[in-house]
Amino acid sequence: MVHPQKSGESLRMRETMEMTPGCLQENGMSQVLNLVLEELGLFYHRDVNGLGVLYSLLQAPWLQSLLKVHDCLQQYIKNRPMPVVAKARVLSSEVADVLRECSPSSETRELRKLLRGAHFKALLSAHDTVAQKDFEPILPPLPDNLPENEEALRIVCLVKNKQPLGATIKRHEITGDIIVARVIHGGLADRSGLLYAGDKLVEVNRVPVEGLEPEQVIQILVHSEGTIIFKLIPIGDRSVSSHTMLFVRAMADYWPQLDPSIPCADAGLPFKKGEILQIVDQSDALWWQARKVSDLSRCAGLIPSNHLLKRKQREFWWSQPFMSHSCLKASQLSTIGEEEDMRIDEKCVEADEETFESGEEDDFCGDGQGNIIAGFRKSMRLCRRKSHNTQFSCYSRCPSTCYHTMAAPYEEVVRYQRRPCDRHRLIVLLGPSGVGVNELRRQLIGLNPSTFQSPVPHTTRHKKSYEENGREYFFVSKETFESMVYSHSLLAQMDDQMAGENILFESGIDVGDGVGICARQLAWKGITGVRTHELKPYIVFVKPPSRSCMRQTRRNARIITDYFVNMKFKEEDFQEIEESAKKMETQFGQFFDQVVVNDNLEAACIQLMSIVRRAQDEPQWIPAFWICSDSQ
Ligand SMILES: Nc1ncnc2c1ncn2[C@@H]1O[C@H](COP(=O)(O)OP(=O)(O)OP(=O)(O)O)[C@@H](O)[C@H]1O
Repeated sequence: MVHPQKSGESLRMRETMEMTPGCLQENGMSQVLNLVLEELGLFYHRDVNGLGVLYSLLQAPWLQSLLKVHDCLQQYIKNRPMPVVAKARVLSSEVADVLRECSPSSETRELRKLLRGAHFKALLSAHDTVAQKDFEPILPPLPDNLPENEEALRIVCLVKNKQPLGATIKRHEITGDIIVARVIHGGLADRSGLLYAGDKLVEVNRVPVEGLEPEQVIQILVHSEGTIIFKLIPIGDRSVSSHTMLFVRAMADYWPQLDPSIPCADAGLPFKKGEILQIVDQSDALWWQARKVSDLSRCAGLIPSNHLLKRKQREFWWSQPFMSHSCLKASQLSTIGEEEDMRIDEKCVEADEETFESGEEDDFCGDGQGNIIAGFRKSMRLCRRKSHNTQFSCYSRCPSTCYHTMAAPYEEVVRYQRRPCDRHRLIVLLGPSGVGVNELRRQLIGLNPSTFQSPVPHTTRHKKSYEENGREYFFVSKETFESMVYSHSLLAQMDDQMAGENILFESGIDVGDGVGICARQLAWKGITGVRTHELKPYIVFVKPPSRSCMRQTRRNARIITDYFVNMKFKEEDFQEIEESAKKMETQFGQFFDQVVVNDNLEAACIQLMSIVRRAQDEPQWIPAFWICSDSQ
C-alpha cells in the first residue's frame, strides 16, 4: 500500500485550504470540491484504502447537484434584491394624497387611478410582507397552565408515492403501544428525517391506533391515498444513527422469505453468495441493513448480522435437504422495493447475544475440514471415476459451503485498481474436469504468448507415467522445495493430501511481467491457497453449457484419461461434468469473480480475453485483507 508522501500535500491542495471563506463563496464550493477530486484522482490509482470510497462519494451526481444548489443560493445571497422601502403601501397613499392637491392633468389622473387600483395595492402589500420578512403565522400564546409532563406530539405528513415507506412497526412487548421498529436506510421515512425507531404511533390518518393490532394499522396505510398523516410521540432518547460504509462479499445465499426468524420478511434483502453488499447500518446487533452494490439506488433491506448468519447456517439452512434453499424461483422472491407501505415487525429482535455466540466453533461437517470437497480436485487424467461414490456421500452430508462460510459469512472487500507497476493478477480458470479449462488456457496463450504465461508448479510428489518434468510440474525433492519456500521464490504453497499418495506442494506462480494463467480443478484448500495478497487471483469459473450444446460442440473432442487414453466424450462424462459444475458452484461460488460458459470455444476465448483485460486494468472488489497485507 502506498502512503501519501509527507510532501504529497500538493501546492494545489494547500491553495484550496488557504482560501478564505469569502474566497470560497466567490469561487463556489463545487469548484473547491473539484480541486479535491483532482487531488484524490492522483491517489486513486494507488490502492490507498478508503480513497476509492471517498472518490466515488465526491463524484456522486447527487452531491454535485446539491453543491450546485448551494452555489446558486450563495450567489443569490450575494446578489439578492434589497427593498428600497419596507412600507411601499404607505408611500403609495402619500403619493396619492400629494397628487390630489396637484393641478389636474391627464398624467396625474392616470397615475392616481393606477395607485388606487386593487391589484396594485395588493402587489404593494405583498412587497411589504416580503420586505418586512413577515412570513411566520402568528400563533396564539401558549396557555400558562400546561402540565409539565405532557408528552410532545409530532405530526408527520408523508406523501405516498410508488415507493415503500421504508419502516417497520411492532407492538411494544411491555406497554402494548404500536411503535416504529425500524427505519430502513434510504427509504421514504428515512429521507424525510421525521420518523425514528422507537417513535410511538398515536394516530394514522386521524384514526387512533391505541388497541389496534399492527396488521390493522397496516390496513389503514394500505387503504390511504396521497398524504399520510402520523400523529406520534417522538422517542425521547434517540440513539445517534450509526450509518456505516462497509463493503462485504456474501459467502452464502440468503432468502428472507424462507427465514422464520426475520422480524419482517418483506423488508429483507435476498442475496446470493459472491454478491457485493454495502452494509449501511449495524445499529442492531442481529439485523443489519444493506444494499446491493449492483443496485445502490434501491433502499436498504435487512440482512442477518455476522453472528446471526453463522447461527442460521447451523440451525436452519443446514437442516434443509440438498440445495433446497437455492432452488427458489426468482418470482417467489420479493424485495422491499416491490412491496408497499410499512411492514409489520412483531418479533422481538433484541435477543441476547450470548445465546448465539456460544458454540460457534462446532464442526457441523462431520470430518469436514476440506475432505468433503477434495473429491472435486480429481481430474479426468487421474482415474476418473474411482472416487465418485465417496465424493457424493460426503457431499450430501454437508450440502452447503460448510465450515469455511461458518468462519466468515461475509468477507470485507475493498475496491482495488492495479497500478501499472504492480504484479499482474493471477488468472485462475476453475472448472470441472473435462469442461475445457486447459483448452481455454492453451488458446489464450496461443493467441498472445508474449502476454499470457502459464506457471508450472513445483511438487514433491512422484512423477506419474504420462507426466514430464517441467510440463505438468517441476518434480523436486522435499529439501529443494523447502529451501525454495524459505527463499520466498515460491508464491503460494498448497498442501493437499488428497491429490496423490504423497503430500503435494504446489506453487511457483512466478511468470515475471506476464499475466499468469492457471487452470485448475482446485479444492477448498487450493482456492484458499491461491487467495493471497501477493497473487491477488482473479477467479474465472468455466461453466459447461447445456447438455445438448455439449453433445454438439464436443462431437470431435477427446478426453485424456489416466495413462494417456484418448476417448470420445460419453453421455456419462457430460453428466459428470454437469454434476461437478453444480457442486463447485455451490461450494465455491462465493469466490468466483466471473463465470464463462464454454459453449463455443472461439466465443468463450474472446469473452475470456476481455475479462482478463478488465481484471488487470479496471477496479475490482478484492478482500480487504489483501490490501492490509500490502501495507504491512
Ligand atoms: N468449447 C469447446 N468446444 C469443443 N471442444 C472443447 C471445448 N472446450 C474444450 N474442448 C475439448 O474438450 C476436451 C477436454 O478439454 P480440456 O483438456 O481442456 O479439459 P479440462 O477441463 O482441462 O479437464 P482435465 O483437467 O481433465 O483435462 C479437449 O479435447 C478440448 O479440446
